[in-house]
Amino acid sequence: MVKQNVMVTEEMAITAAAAAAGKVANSSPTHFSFPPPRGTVNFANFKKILTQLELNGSSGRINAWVDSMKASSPTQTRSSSLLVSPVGASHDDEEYDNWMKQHPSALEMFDEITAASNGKQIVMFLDYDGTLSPIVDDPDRAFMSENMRSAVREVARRFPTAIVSGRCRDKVSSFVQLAELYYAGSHGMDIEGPAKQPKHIKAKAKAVLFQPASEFLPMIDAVYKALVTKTESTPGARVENNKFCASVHYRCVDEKKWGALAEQVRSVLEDYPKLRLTQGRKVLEIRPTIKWDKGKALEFLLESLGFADCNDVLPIYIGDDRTDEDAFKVLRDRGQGIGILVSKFPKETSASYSLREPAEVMDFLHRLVDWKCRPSLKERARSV
Ligand SMILES: O=P(O)(O)OC[C@H]1O[C@H](O[C@H]2O[C@H](CO)[C@@H](O)[C@H](O)[C@H]2O)[C@H](O)[C@@H](O)[C@@H]1O
Repeated sequence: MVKQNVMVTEEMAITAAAAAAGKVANSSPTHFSFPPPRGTVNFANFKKILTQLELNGSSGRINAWVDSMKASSPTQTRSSSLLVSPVGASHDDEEYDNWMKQHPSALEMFDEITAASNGKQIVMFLDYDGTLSPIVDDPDRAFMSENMRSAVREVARRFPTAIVSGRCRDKVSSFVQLAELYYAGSHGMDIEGPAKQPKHIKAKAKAVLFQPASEFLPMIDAVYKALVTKTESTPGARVENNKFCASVHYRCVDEKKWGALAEQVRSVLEDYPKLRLTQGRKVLEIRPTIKWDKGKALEFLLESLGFADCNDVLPIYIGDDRTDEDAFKVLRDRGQGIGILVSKFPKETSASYSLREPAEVMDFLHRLVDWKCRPSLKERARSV
């Protein structure tokens, strides 16, 4: 486990905001765990602490939101403090080294990972933004490179492969453009099997189209419209309709305006008690309160592929943000599979390994393909 004291936790952020607002520290505390259960910031709890903070004026409420938004954008909050000191190793280098010991590079540990797959079918799960495509300001221009596409195509030729994304399924599949993949859009709430079934998919795999939140469609549409109208006055704010969920982006919003934006989102969500809020990379995600997330999608897909309660499968999940933690946690709880977090910065995570950026994800995919194509020792002995 990563030492709690080296992380900016949401609880610390909110406590700090409460302190900043003059809230008495030893009044009965509202407990926020981090990461929040299932990668979620419980909106009801949030509202509770915000109401407490409101007693001390709006600055406390604004600080709480803004600190939470910063805490969920660690690249933004930590990048400057992680700059290498010109006079030698800094405290942050040490922190990073410690974190890397606990979450070693999946490239360096490649042999260990492939050894774990001995006799097992690897199933690949890939997040999209920040994993297959680099993070950019404009969500509509988060294209993956042709080289990355070809790496994913080669992987999918050899292993069942799914893309699991917060984006709506149509959008992410139009970015990836590979018909042989499973796609789980809207954080797993919209799952469809491959249009073109690859040969290696087990005969007992089921045809898939699964949408557990379909009754929420009109509500998401309504909240999306309300959010667009409400946030119009915040320069740089952008609302994305992801079909079964909505995203409010603040990457291009001046940090001084984050509080105002948070207040706008909060006021809209007050009318939607059946929706909850989670956070990603400079994005507030609004989604149904149903117990469904990327972890459940992973389990569902394994079952659809005919691997329910099987020991002969090794799921590998690669992802970069908080919503991917639900999937890492499922793998950890099953004691089966490999979670790989894409991050250049120490983050609290249930993943076992790390990769620094999409370029390293591509290297990892290439190595997996090379390893799979390499003749086994037995085959080599036979050919001599
Ligand atoms: O689950 P993912 O595939 O990682 O999707 C999560 C969100 O990704 C997108 O937003 C993120 O990437 C954008 C483009 O690089 C960036 O501008 C934004 O700041 C990031 O949060 C996507 O636009 C969202 O809808 C997804 O929910």
